Amino acid sequence: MGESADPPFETTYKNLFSNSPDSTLQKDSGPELIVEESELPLIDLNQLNLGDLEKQACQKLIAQASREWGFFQVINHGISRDVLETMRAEQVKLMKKPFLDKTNCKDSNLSAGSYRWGTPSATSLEHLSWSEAFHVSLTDVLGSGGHNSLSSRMEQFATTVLKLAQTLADILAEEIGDKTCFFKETCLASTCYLRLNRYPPCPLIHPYKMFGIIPHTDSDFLTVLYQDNIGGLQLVKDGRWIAVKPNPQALIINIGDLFQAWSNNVYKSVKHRVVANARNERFSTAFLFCPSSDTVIRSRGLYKSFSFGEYRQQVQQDVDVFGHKIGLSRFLASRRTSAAGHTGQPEPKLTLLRRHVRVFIPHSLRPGRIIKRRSLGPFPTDPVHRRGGVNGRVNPTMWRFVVQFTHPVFWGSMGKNSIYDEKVRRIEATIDDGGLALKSA
Ligand SMILES: O=C(O)CCC(=O)C(=O)O
Ligand SMILES: [Fe+2]
Repeated sequence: MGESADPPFETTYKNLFSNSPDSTLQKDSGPELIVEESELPLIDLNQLNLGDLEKQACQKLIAQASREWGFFQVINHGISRDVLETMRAEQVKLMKKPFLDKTNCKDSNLSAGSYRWGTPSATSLEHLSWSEAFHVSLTDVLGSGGHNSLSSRMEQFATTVLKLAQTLADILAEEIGDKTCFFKETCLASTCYLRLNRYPPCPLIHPYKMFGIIPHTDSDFLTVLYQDNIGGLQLVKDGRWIAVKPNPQALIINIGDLFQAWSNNVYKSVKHRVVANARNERFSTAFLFCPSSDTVIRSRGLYKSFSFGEYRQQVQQDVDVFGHKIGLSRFLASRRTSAAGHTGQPEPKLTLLRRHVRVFIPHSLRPGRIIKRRSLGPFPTDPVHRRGGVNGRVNPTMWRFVVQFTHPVFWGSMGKNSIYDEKVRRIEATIDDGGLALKSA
């Protein structure tokens, strides 16, 4: 085993396997759910170098994808094939080293603790990530001067991708009316991270269907992802899991929690995951666009101001205490959010009324469970005592529902569709004096 590259998943987590009947992974969140394969929005960044009209159109597409998907792909992104491929070759070389060398960070000049694998806090198979990663602070590799080809490739990759990330962040800020130097001043090469991911083949895929990375959102402003062509990345769109079809020309961009807070929920940090592959190993390289720890993220009302350091500390504490990240909802200014008035734009003159909101349970991801999409009415609604159209065998402790704002004036702060995915027994929604309150009981 000492010479094997793969982490000892099966021996380390053997209790989880022996305690997990097949049914353990049959919950709503399991990777066996039916997913649709779909093309993410694909944006040609070459448009930014053409005339004003093309540039503006391209900026609008970037903002639209970030509002509606939280994810998009870019081509003609300015990162050369050579930079991408040499980075990947070094990553593969590093990951092929014996497991014990990786745990000791031997030969790689990386800080102790940068190598991670599995999920130490997992209490069941659905919490286990069948993957390994080097999570690298760029301070470890900057100025390495080429004495180690891994460090110099990471430095070259990161400094090039940083410019792309800054360009995208500036565009996203401008599109919500905030032309700013904030990102250039706070997100520097020295404050960003690289995650070198490897997903070993998972021979246990049947009967256990495993995650390569469990569902999560990223705790950064945005992530630039370079993946190989194996596939497995999935994200939530309108309450459904969508499988991303790899495009070898494209880099994937996704909005992280900090941008969602900074934009007051205009841009969405959406849940994503990777499903394990029984036969093929998979590699991906993620560039995490982060500010320094003391940078304060100010939202325009929906969230309290918090520093990036505080955010990370809270995430870590929640993982330690609850076994999973809770994320941005920890920092809501209040549980009661006003749909009108936090857009950073002039206060809309429209009061939120019952007819501006539609609550529904989206199409089931599990055939035979929730079978119909229909409005639950009248509002306020309580899905436990829901009306007809929904199959009674729906898991009573997991509700995934959508609050849809039918008038665009509310979309700025809440988005057209706000998706709630809660482990609750009862959901109450009330509207009064222009605000929407969702209460989980
Ligand atoms: O490997 C992928 O496709 C996604 C990786 C990811 O989500 C992450 O590193 O945060
Ligand atoms: Fe991620």
